[in-house]
Amino acid sequence: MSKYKVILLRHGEGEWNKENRFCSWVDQKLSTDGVKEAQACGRLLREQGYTFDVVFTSLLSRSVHTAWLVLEAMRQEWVPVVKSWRLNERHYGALIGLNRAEMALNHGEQQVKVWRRSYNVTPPPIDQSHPYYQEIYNDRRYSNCDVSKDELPRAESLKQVLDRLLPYWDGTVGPEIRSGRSVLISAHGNSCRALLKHLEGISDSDIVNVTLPTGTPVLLELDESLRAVKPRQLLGDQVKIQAAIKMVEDQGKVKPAA
Ligand SMILES: O=C(OP(=O)(O)O)[C@H](O)COP(=O)(O)O
Repeated sequence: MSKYKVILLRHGEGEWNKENRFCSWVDQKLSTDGVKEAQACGRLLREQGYTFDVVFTSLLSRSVHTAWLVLEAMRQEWVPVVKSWRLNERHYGALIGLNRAEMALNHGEQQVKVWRRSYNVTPPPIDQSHPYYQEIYNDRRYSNCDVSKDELPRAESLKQVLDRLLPYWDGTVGPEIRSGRSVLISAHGNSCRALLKHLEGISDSDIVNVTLPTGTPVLLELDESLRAVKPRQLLGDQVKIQAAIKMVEDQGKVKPAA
């Protein structure tokens, strides 16, 4: 029986979503369209009568800004926003900054799909020679995490994302839900996929087929054990949502010549 409702949200489009680059732990801002998506998401949630008591975000600006814009559009700016690196996007390791279509050309579309969507495959790790290494690991936002900087990931499979996310879900987010507070989670494509895998009991092979569009709220109905009791609902215009999912999937294909 459905006892709790939770809204899960992949942030609005970021600048590197637009450029088709693996963004991951690089702190890119929302694009102009991403701002509009977040605002539209807030308006939709308001129209449908949602209210929130607490919002959880990652430490990355695109998920924080999305939360702010959603709350502003809902006229609920006062709602507390709690941030953790454990909701950050999957760490794409050495792939960070690379263009997916170029990678499909160089390594094949199937390999790019394995890197993007498989459960157990970890991309090659980032090292100090990587152009974004210093920017990520010298960032002050990672100075006060619940693990030391040395323990932060250098690359992650989806399974490793779930492994670092679960303690936060079990210890922080879950108790808020159980206490009756209504929760919005503003996070990322793959941190949301990892959470969906856990809550919906999706198999290691089926999670490959789950893709989330940007700026689209996902309604989850959970039982008292915080397990999904019905299929997730992506809220909004279903034709546009399917087109947006296809667009994300197609990012991993070789770009046809102009
Ligand atoms: O930063 C990313 O995700 P985000 O836009 O949800 O934060 C990743 O680059 C998403 O890439 P993917 O869709 O190839 O897994």
